[in-house]
Amino acid sequence: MTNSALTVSELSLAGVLLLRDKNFRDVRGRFTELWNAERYRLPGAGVFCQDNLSVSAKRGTLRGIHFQRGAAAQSKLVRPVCGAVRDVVVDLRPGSTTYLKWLAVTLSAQNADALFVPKGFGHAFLTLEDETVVFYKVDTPYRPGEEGAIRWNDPTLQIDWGSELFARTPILSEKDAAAPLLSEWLERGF
Ligand SMILES: Cc1cn([C@H]2C[C@H](O)[C@@H](COP(=O)(O)OP(=O)(O)O[C@H]3O[C@H](C)C(=O)[C@H](O)[C@H]3O)O2)c(=O)[nH]c1=O
Repeated sequence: MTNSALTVSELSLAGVLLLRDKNFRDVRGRFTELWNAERYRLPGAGVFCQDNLSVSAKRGTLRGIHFQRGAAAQSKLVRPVCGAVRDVVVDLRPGSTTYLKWLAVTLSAQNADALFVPKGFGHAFLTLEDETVVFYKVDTPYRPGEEGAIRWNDPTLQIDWGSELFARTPILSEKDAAAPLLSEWLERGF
């Protein structure tokens, strides 16, 4: 599906969409629409009710793998507005044919990339440049008590974070560094 500039492609996990819009460039810089209710058709998205801004000073910063459970589950429209990320989603939907499968996709502000992540997925990203800024819309308000985290280097998932990480471990929050393994969640329930 295209709309003059917007292309939308479904990735290997059902419902996950990569959107590429247009950066209108001129001598001053660039202009991008971050979201457009008329042009953006996002199956599964509720009404976006919260905007988030995530600023990571250094490349190699990894946030996640986070999920929001039950009524707090969020679908997300994730967009780097500065820099670039390797974005990872993990299918945590029990009935899904791709349950516990993951995919990684590079999103860059220069390409005006965005990723639509439906409810029921774990989400994480690794920054590929210093001063990476990620803007994302969610369709359910934040409920801190209803959020869980899976360790970024979980041995079951074996996520390929790409060459950025060959050199070192990522910059993590204490919470993410100590996140449970997937096996612990499978044992006790999400
Ligand atoms: C997510 C969120 C956080 N906060 C507060 C809670 C903490 O005091 C502070 C940082 O939160 P956290 O360390 O959870 O931020 P990230 O590690 O970037 O978390 C996000 O990272 C991955 C990639 C995601 O997909 C989620 O949107 C989200 O979990 O912001 C809020 O006040 N509202 C919010 O919606």
